[in-house]
Amino acid sequence: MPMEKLPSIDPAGSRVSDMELLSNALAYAAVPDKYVFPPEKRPYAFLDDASSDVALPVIDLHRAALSDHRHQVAAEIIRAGKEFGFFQVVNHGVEEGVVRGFREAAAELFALPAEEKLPYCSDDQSRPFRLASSTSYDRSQTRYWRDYLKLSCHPVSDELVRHWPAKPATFRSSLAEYAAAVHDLAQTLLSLIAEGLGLPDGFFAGDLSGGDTQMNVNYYPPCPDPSVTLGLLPHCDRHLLTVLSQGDVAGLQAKHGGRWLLVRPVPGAFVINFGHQMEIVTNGVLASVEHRAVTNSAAARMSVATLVMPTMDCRIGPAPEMVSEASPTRFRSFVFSEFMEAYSATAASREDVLESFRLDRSPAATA
Ligand SMILES: O=C(O)CCC(=O)C(=O)O
Ligand SMILES: [Fe+2]
Repeated sequence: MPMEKLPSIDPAGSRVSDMELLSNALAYAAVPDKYVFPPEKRPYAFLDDASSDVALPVIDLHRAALSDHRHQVAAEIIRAGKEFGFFQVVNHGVEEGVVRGFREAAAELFALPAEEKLPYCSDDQSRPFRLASSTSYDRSQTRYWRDYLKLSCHPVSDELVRHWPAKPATFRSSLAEYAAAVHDLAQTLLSLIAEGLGLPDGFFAGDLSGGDTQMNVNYYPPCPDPSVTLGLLPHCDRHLLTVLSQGDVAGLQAKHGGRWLLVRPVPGAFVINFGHQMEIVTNGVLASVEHRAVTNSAAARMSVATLVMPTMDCRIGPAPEMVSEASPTRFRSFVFSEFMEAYSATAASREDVLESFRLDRSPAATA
């Protein structure tokens, strides 16, 4: 996939606005103090650990369309899910042009002059489309080296589209097209996951995945000192499933065996990981794994995370099929909106948020 044009730092776009967006700024010669993490929080090991023999599985979904191979692909997904909580998919059916179209439109949006972005700048989390910087989850003083769009993208309605920017001109249409294609891919993956776990067909298809699909479009400009900054805090996703396009620039790291494993970009692939709801519904079999984004000094990076959500009133708890004498129920049941509140209150920390939903509090269960 050709490299999209990410915003260059434009002095004309550096007008002061209420919100400090990194994408508005002049080039930084040094990292401003408020982005410098204390030593214990720095990404001490930004490893593109070429020598590491651990690599995330890359699963070819094309074979899933052939009935003889479907079960094998489902089994590969479950194996990767159990071992890493993360995997990549290729031949996934989302056309390259659809991905490129939306990525280019989003990159153009970040590159707009500050005053054109200003109407969208907001920290009000109830807005269906907004632009912000750093994160709302970490209340510490240090800022993350990241601007982001946070938006609802599916199901698409005229009312929803009215909240999306009319500029760049391709933004609305390319987003609608991308969101629909990624929604279909997510449903395919959920159906393979149900099959691989021996759950009824269509298990995830109703309220569990029927909420408003949300999207984070994360923009990380080049950073003069990646060793003291972070693009995004270590976190687990709060919903069911994430489908991420990370483009060609590395930066996503997933926790594996107590270390941070770099998720190396594979051309055209989507990175898939599980949110907390998948962990709870599967009674801990498919865990939500902690991940973060690191920065780099050479190139801007943009990632597009599509977050498949339950409906707010969906009742969630371990599926009866996932519970047995050997695997007793590990989580209590709750309504999804309750989880959303707990997640915001605990600043996305994996253990803190799960704590109030766990029945089994033995340390082994938190491994
Ligand atoms: O930038 C990335 O690769 C990670 C994004 C992410 O984890 C998120 O948006 O939840
Ligand atoms: Fe995430």
